[in-house]
Amino acid sequence: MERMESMEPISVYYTTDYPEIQPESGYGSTDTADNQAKTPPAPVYDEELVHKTILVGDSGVGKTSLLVQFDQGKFIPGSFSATVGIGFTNKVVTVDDVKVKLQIWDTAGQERFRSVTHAYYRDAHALLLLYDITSKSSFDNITAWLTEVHEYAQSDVVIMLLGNKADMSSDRAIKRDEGERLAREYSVPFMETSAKTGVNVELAFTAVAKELKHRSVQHPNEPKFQIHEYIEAKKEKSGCCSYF
Ligand SMILES: Nc1nc2c(ncn2[C@@H]2O[C@H](COP(=O)(O)OP(=O)(O)OP(=O)(O)O)[C@@H](O)[C@H]2O)c(=O)[nH]1
Repeated sequence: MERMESMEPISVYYTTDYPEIQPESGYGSTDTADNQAKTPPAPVYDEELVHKTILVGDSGVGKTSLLVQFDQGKFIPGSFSATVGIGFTNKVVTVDDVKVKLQIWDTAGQERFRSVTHAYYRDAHALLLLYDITSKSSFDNITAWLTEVHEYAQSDVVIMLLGNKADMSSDRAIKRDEGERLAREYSVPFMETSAKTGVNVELAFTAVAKELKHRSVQHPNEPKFQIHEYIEAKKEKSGCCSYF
């Protein structure tokens, strides 16, 4: 993991401090003083680690909106011009009583910026790959995005597939089970999100933070964190309609 000082944000709306979010209840340790006395101490997590997380996907799928919803808890319809190049936002997510620093990079989906964004894949610890549930082409392009990711990113990068704009169920072009199937094919976790309503937005980042934290302190004898199961247990099923 690297420290963040070496990189400069290009876009001006990004924050540079680390506002802290408290995840939904249920993440905290349930250890009592008694339990702690009986079990060996867990490996210590280094809270100074910075985990680079990159948002990728076609132009217009909602990468900037998702990040703004996570960072500021709001959605401003049609307010963002297409991202130019790349920029980052820092967030601290508290999981299992430790503070996990995410440095979240928002990339431009447009083809002409592709060579810029490729350069950032190599240092990524996690990649959130987005499509828009109302856009078949953005879904069809996921395979191409995954090919690029496998070409340029580290082999152990954490990948998550997100079907965004889940609030727009009446314009849905991709059924949820198509997203699930694709995710299974590539063995990556999946959920539908809405940058507009906030559905599953915090969960997506919290699950990534939890996975990265667990990997950092993984004891060889300990069971691995099961990100798929965690997401299945926590995610909200969006929308209502039979087209799912
Ligand atoms: N209804 C709805 N609209 C969304 C959602 N997310 C984004 N949008 C809209 O979709 C459009 C594109 O969103 P952006 O966040 O700019 O998309 P982007 O992926 O960052 O685009 P690039 O910067 O070009 O790569 C904007 O008009 C957003 O308001 C969502 O979850 N629901």
